[in-house]
Amino acid sequence: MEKIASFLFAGTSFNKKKYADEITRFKEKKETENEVDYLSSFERVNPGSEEVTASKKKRKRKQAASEAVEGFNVFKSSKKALVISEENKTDEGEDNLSKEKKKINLKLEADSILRKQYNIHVSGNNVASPLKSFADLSSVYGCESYLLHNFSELGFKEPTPIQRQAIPVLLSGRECFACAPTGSGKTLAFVSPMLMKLKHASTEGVRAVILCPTRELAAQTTRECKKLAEGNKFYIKLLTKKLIRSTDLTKLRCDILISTPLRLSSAIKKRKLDLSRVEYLVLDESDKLFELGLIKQIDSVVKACSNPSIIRSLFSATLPDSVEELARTIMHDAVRVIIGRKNTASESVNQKLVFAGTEEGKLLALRQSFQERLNPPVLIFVQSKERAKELYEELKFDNIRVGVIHSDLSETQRENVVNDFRAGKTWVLIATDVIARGMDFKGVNCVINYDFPDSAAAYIHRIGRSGRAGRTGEAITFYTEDDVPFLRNIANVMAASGCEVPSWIMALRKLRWKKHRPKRESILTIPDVAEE
Ligand SMILES: Nc1ncnc2c1ncn2[C@@H]1O[C@H](COP(=O)(O)OP(=O)(O)OP(=O)(O)O)[C@@H](O)[C@H]1O
Repeated sequence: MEKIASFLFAGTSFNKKKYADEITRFKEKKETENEVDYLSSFERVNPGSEEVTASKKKRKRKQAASEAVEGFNVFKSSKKALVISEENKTDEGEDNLSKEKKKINLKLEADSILRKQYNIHVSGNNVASPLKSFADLSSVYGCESYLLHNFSELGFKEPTPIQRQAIPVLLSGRECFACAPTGSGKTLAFVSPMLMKLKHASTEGVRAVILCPTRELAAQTTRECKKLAEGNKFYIKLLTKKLIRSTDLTKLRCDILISTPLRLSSAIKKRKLDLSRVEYLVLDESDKLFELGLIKQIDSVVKACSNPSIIRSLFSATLPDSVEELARTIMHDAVRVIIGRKNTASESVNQKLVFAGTEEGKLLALRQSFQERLNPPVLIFVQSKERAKELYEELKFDNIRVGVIHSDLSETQRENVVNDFRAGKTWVLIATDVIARGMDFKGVNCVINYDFPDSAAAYIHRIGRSGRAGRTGEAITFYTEDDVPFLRNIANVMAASGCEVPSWIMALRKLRWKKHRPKRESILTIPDVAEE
């Protein structure tokens, strides 16, 4: 597949032969000085061939990250830039080179200013310029009018920060790790470049794959993809049980395939689905996909996508270092894009901690808050399907339009529950973490963590169902004595996103957090149901 040359150098005509000596000199410096690398697009190194230890890689990345965070001062103070200009002064014949360098430096400064403005941090060599507006997509990348028309129809006037940077990175043919807050438009950030690069429908088999950790998210992503592709006749398919049963997958006509890892890996194994032509692979909610339970399936999908020029990208609101390390082993020269700070909650959610004492106390507090003020739609998270069923039994007698979703429901039942909540038929949805990630319910006013989340990442994703796309939201987290040892971890997330946290909580000891799912007393107070 064709790789587009770095946007930084688009329109310049640098004579590589003529300046071979300079290139060699700068290359030598790069190896010794660890500075920002303007020239590496001339000599793309294949990182796969480097024998670098994990810790060295980490150090390198940290250095790169801090360079990016320093913004354009990095370029201003760069010794290399000084060396370049000193040498050019002494050699008149290299005037043109000097002009090119100045042009490049100006471009880099402009990029840095834009990145600072939108809190975009990047690391990697020759990262494409961020978008100033959606119009850049047509002026710089030749985007077809249907896509811009669809943005405008959907009411998207300006790209969000992750879209400003991740779209040009992917369009420039680079692999990408992207971490941006919940509700900040990551879906469009990976779907649009895919549509632009695929250009038109084809009969060549599956050309792009998007993996999502749950069926609900896969269905939602399929819908979003279709909305964005409106006007271009792409074959966009959700891999469902029905599709698997009713179709000969060896002849599947499909440009973009969206699936959960389990379904896709079994379709590869049992139904001989051919993914060898896949040009784009997106792992959405990538940290979830790299968890123990799913890693085998991810591995089989990655292996099946055997096209050597495939572009892979990882998107999530939380991206632990361990996942990055693991993912780096399969990615080539990836660019890292972080919006704001890694692993932080959305700043548009007002977060509160409420001490509920006991399980009974939680139910009382919930009922009281609904009596005082119920501002639907409200999402309530509990730690298990059993507890979801119990809370549902309690609330359904309270004259509240309530729904429940958990993994014991059939695919159709789950679909109906989600649709009812989207349509406003139910006001309150009780859920397990099955819908904690990625689900985009419009205008959820409040998320209640009835049961304390089992990790900081789970907290960030759960509360991120509110406060999306520039709206504000609220999150209330109940805690009991059992949860106190883990309070500090959540408090840190709250403080990092600008919420007030009582000082006694911040003074608690920070625990290394393994999955926190204490055995809790039953929620049920209704005797008949409790005895069933
Ligand atoms: N440029 C834009 N301007 C306004 N709204 C946008 C824009 N891009 C996307 N949106 C809207 O923002 C909402 C959130 O987008 P999306 O679901 O992609 O978020 P996300 O970053 O993937 O969140 P999560 O981490 O929870 O999965 C959606 O309703 C989407 O339609």
